[in-house]
Amino acid sequence: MSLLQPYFQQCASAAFSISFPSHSFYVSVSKRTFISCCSSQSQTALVDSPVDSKIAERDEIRLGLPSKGRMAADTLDLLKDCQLSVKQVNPRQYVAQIPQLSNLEVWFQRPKDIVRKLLSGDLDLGIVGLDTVSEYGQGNEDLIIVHDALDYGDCRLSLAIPKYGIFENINSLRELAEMPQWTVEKPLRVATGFTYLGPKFMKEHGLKHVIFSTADGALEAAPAMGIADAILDLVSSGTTLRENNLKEIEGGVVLESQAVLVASRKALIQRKGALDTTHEILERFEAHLRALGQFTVTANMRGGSAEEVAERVLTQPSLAGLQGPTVCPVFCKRDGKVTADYYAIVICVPKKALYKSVQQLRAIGGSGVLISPLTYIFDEETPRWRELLSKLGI
Ligand SMILES: Nc1ncnc2c1ncn2[C@@H]1O[C@H](COP(=O)(O)OP(=O)(O)OP(=O)(O)O)[C@@H](O)[C@H]1O
Ligand SMILES: O=P(O)(O)OC[C@H]1O[C@H](OP(=O)(O)OP(=O)(O)O)[C@H](O)[C@@H]1O
Ligand SMILES: [Mg+2]
Repeated sequence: MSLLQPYFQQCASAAFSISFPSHSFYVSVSKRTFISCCSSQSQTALVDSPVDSKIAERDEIRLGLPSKGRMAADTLDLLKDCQLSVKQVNPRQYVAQIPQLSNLEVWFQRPKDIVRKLLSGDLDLGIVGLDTVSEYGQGNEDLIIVHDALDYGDCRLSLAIPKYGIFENINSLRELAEMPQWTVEKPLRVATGFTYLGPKFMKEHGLKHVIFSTADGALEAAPAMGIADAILDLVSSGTTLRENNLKEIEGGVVLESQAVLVASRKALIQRKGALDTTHEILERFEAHLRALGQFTVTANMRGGSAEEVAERVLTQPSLAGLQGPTVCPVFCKRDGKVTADYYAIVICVPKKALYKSVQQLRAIGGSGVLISPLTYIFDEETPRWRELLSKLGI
């Protein structure tokens, strides 16, 4: 099955249709079983470890999820969309289960503690923002980003200065660095919660006279209160900066961030079952995220043969599908004889190209166009899995 690159489409009845590039057929499987069929390719979990230190002995694999804050709900939603719903008896309970992954325990923790506990060996996997991994992981080689784009928690760590006063005409990091005001005695004062990434960035960009102060929230107030000259904080819509009379500057973005799946290298290499579980989670994430924004389009088309219909379809730029159109005969009985005058074509189309695709289908004689959202796209092997194995030296 993996060789044929199946496309999965969720039907209302929780059954799934599978169509291969050369043949289409329909099977009914429960939501529970269908993904495990796809990701049953077992991986060797234990290999010779390049890591000397031993990991704590325990049987279960631990996944850290944000216990609160803006990532918490979106993380649970992602898992649910991947048929990995977290069963938490009540919201104050910090340990939970994902019934689909029997050897896995979920631990709810603050994002920064997830990173700390990955490093201390108390967690094996975690989902947090890249900003948190970068700040609290401090480049530690034990941390491996397994999936770098979970498609939520988008923000950037960015330097911001007041729009007014001595900063009125300052619009870039270079101009900020060249301001004569900053000296050894009177350095640029930056308020931030990112006390690792902040100084590292300034040093890398040659800003010499800078001093950092830490703060935990509402940093945007610091310049107006006279506590700092600039701030280094997360920005998403930019509303908080705007409302506080602050502006970002060219060259001032330290990091672009979104939610990521991160793992402890040591755990992946040494803990029994950790690599298999990671593979399954990764496959489900990839399949779900690839399918987001894609639709399955089916239509009937009159034609002499499947090849002739395929040729017509492929003259249209928006109808190529993932690998090419699936074309299959629609049989009917006429004068006691079974014939195929029509062919059904099935293609995947990105949301943006949907209407154009419908127009192109009609232009080449397509009729009865059906459109349904795609739930999963499983590829033969995910590029991120290959990448992970190579990072692990496997
Ligand atoms: N404005 C934002 N828009 C989108 N994502 C954001 C935004 N601010 C933060 N994030 C992302 O959400 C993560 C969690 O932020 P949140 O504010 O919930 O926790 P925190 O401030 O790190 O936690 P704590 O309150 O314990 O210090 C951040 O690390 C970042 O990846
Ligand atoms: O660009 P915007 O969309 O306005 O978002 C930016 C704000 O979001 C974050 O704060 P958050 O709301 O998480 O509050 P916190 O400071 O308590 O963490 C960040 O620290 C900014 O203050
Ligand atoms: Mg915050």
